[in-house]
Amino acid sequence: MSETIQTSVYSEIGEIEGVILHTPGSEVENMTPGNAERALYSDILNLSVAQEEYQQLHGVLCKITKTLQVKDLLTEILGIPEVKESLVRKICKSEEVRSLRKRMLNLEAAELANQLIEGVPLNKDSLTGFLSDERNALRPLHNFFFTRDASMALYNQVLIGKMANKVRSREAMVMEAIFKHSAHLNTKTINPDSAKHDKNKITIEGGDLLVAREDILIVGTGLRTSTHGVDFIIEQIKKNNGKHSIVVQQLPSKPESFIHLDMVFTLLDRDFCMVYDPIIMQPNKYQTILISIEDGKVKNIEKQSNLVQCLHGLGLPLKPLYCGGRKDIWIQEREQWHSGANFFAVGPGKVIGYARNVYTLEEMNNNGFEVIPAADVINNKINLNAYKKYVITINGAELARGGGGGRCMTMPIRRKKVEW
Ligand SMILES: NC(=O)NCCC[C@H](N)C(=O)O
Repeated sequence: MSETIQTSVYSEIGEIEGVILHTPGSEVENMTPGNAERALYSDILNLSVAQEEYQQLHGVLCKITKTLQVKDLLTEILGIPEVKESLVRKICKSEEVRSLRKRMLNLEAAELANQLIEGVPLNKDSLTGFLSDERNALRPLHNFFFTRDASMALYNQVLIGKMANKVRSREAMVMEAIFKHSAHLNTKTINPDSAKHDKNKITIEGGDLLVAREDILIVGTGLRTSTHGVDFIIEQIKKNNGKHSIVVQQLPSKPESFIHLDMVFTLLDRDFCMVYDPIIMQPNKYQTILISIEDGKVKNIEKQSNLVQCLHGLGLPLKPLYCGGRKDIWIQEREQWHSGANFFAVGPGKVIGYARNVYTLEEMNNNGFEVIPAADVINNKINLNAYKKYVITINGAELARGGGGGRCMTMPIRRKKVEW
């Protein structure tokens, strides 16, 4: 990690130049079947398998772009005494464990970074502690390997997430401190806590925010991003000159595989997107709404027939490819459940997704995407430059159980501008 990276994300698909990752550690195993749900998991994970799979994602990204690890960045900023002091104070206040402050401040930066992510052990030196079923005074951040959600690059700034569930709030605090203080990153941050109105009703998570083009944002609203969260984003966009469109897609609240927009819709290329048909294309009760903003004012808000048609109307015609293929709704449901619609673009027409979703991959292959196993990239068996369109596949037997895929596990901070 040497030079400073300036945030610049004006699309979902521009050639990637920097991404923040977090390799899963013990925090993904520190739960039981009985309490996995409060950790926002639908199953328990095996760490060694998850790590092997994750190494495929990491290995591929290291070949393609600059990667930064949350734990390294956090350890470095915790080496700055004022940052350590203020982050620990903020976390202890928010998680109502003020008595832990001293103990945490006494830890070295690397150990403190570990404990902030993997959990602070609960001392069993009081009767309450002894009798408690908990093992941690500060819970592990089970979901931090989904770096997409707790902060999001929005053009040349970073919007800090306002997490819908307390169990993920510390992730946003850590990311804010990193973006504010890391010597490797250069960006302004926007924190929804600065909102003038309805602060407590705002929730925003990165899985719901897609920067489609310089002038088009697509935002999902549902369990994780509230309508007040979208209103906060509108206020930010109003600060810019010119014409901007925010396309809002309502999402179902059940099952949990619909938590974010990127679980049912991702951008693959200048002219291709991945859709989960029942939510995105079929007539249903989940509305698509176009908000038109011009020179700082909301000019119009209107209902649209669906997301793909709305984008077409904005001069972004996209051919939809179907998660799970076109024929069988059961297969579509199965592959969507395992993050089959959740792709991370490393460039236009160049994406990463799970190998397990074979019907989705077949659909992509039928539309010109070469299917390339991650191992072939990592072992230099193939030259990626030889392909115009590809999907690199990583194993996701365990990772997918955490509830997300390639896009969820990546937080891009810099992309080249796209020539449309
Ligand atoms: N963008 C995403 O869809 N991220 C996946 C987050 C999964 C995680 N278990 C959660 O429920 O927050």
